[in-house]
Amino acid sequence: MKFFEANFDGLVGPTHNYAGLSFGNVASFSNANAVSNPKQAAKQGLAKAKALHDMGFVQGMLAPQERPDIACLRQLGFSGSDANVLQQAAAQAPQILRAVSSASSMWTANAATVSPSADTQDGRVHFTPANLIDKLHRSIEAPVTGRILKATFKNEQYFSHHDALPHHPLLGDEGAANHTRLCHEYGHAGVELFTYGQSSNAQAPRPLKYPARQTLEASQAVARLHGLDEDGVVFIQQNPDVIDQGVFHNDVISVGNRNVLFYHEQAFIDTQAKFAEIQSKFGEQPLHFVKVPSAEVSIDDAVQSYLFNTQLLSIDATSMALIAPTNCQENKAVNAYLEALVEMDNPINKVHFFDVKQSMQNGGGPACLRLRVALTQAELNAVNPHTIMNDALFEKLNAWVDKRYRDRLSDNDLADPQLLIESRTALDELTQIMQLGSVYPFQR
Ligand SMILES: N=C(N)NCCC[C@H](NC(=O)CCC(=O)O)C(=O)O
Repeated sequence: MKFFEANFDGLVGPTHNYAGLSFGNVASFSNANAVSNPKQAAKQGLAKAKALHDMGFVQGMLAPQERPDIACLRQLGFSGSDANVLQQAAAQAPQILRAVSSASSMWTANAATVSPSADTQDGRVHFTPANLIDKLHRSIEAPVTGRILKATFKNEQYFSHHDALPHHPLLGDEGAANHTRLCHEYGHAGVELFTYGQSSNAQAPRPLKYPARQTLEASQAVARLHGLDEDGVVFIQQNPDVIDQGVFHNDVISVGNRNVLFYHEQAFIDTQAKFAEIQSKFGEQPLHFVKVPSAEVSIDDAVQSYLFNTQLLSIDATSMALIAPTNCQENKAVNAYLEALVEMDNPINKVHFFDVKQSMQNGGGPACLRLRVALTQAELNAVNPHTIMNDALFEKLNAWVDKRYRDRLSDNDLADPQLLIESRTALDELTQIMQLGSVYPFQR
């Protein structure tokens, strides 16, 4: 049986903008009110996805959400025509209008947690959409994310879809951004590593300045829902000090693939004991813990460059490549570290750089833009084929972006009823291109 890891990238939506919505995410705050370029953002994302397809990886795309979310504004008491709803929201609650206009669903590492069939009790691939309750603009994603995932992985024999966890601070869940899977082969049972920022244990340390978005209780619930074996799961706490320095998700400070965990030495607490647990659950075969020391890359450099928000991809059985943002090349310490890394004695021996700056300015690097789904050949055959990247889909999506997206968006544009019409027109076409059915509220 053939198996591999597929990456499903989030297509950047037509309202991509910089609204400073994510307290604790340094880039989001520092670029608040900058003028965005949705067309360029979508094309940067598509170029990365196409390049990975061209390198021989299985690459899929996940559709964006309907924004501005008029249904949400109506739920909050704004009424009348859609244009009136937008106008009232802009006048009375501009911060809410910004939240319901965010294209944040592009960061599909936060769409869901995924457990491959080799790890689950019923032998199906399990998906739990993240509730993303820490931020208003993200907390409204889950229902449509669930529909898009069901339209993409549409086969009950192979795929099991759960609801997002209840919306309560004890159950804050940010999806795959805090989840890494280590394994010998993608198709063999692995160790799923769940990283959390806080728990209900009042004695445990927690960040003082910025929110810890993921809780232990949420991670445990997802592991239960997915039917994971205790021997295949490790829960590890993020170092609260690094959360307070801008590491709002664990994928800003570590990334794992197969038998490699690439991490910053300050990423976790209780590191030695937890790594021993990982090693014992992983088994005899070699596991590479590739530690980046603070002396070589500071937390600040890691957060600025997104060194760890890289995709670590297997080229063959023994070598891996890092897919990194160009920001890593521009950071002196990080660039020097990467030059040394590929010469070290570990499987990482190549780095490819991509310009995803439109997304980076909101704190989303290459790894944020993708949801990993390890699949067998039979499972891949059951995925909606119109979501899988190939030359034809790339051409279609690029042409669609060229035709439908603006190349400039600022705060004042969010209340423009024309933007809503343009977005809906674009998404209606997209559901036909990707054959998703009526996933959006305006289509139902
Ligand atoms: N690390 C991962 N996996 N994802 C990155 C998500 C970035 C996103 N930024 C934003 O939502 C900013 C939106 C704005 O400010 O306009 C967030 O903070 O949730």
